[in-house]
Amino acid sequence: MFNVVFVLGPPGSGKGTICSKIQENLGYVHLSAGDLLRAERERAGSQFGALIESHIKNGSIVPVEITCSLLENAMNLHKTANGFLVDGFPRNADNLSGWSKQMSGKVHEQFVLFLSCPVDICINRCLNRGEGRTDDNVDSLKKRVETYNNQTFPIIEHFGKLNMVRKVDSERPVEEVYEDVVKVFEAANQM
Ligand SMILES: Nc1ncnc2c1ncn2[C@@H]1O[C@H](COP(=O)(O)OP(=O)(O)O)[C@@H](O)[C@H]1O
Ligand SMILES: Nc1ccn([C@@H]2O[C@H](COP(=O)(O)OP(=O)(O)O)[C@@H](O)[C@H]2O)c(=O)n1
Ligand SMILES: [Mg+2]
Repeated sequence: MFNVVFVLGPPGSGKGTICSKIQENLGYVHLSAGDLLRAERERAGSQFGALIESHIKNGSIVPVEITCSLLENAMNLHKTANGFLVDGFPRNADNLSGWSKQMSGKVHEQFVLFLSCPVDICINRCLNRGEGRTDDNVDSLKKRVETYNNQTFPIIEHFGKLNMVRKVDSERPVEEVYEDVVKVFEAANQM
């Protein structure tokens, strides 16, 4: 049974940044749904490249069958990991139901790390991210924020009702955010 921590928050809230620090220090393997989708988009012979790019540009969510299979394949490459940081997933109801269907019995969901940060700050971070992403522009960001508000935040609320959400204010400097995140992991792994 794989331990899984879902990492959610608006685009630019620092999910990738924090996950790479947890991976470095706590033995969890970082799996970014967005990174996996971008790699699949670039993979020679993929049937999904054009579909993925159109969702990414529009800030909409790729059908779960694609994303969940990429996540499961990646987990199976790291069978000895302490756990997995599933970054940027589940982002909507389709993601959540597809995951439950495909993964129940194979994973233990520990908690949801919710990185909370005001949207205007998040947008500025994305515009200055400097990774040359096709969706780090004002038009795509507007749509991504809408998707976050309308589809992803309700998923966080759903987990909130199950007492699974650990919220950390990620408006602060990375080191301060990370310090609180480590406390969350320590508390969870003592249980
Ligand atoms: N706490 C922070 N304070 C300032 N900048 C940050 C912070 N966390 C991340 N960033 C920067 O903001 C941008 C988006 O961060 P990233 O980790 O890619 O977020 P996400 O994966 O949630 O979109 C990156 O350029 C990153 O260096
Ligand atoms: N579960 C997911 C995660 C990302 N994606 C797509 O990939 C894009 C980029 O996701 P990301 O997680 O890399 O973006 P950030 O929140 O890290 O900025 C999203 O806007 C979606 O179009 C998806 O369709 N389904
Ligand atoms: Mg990211």
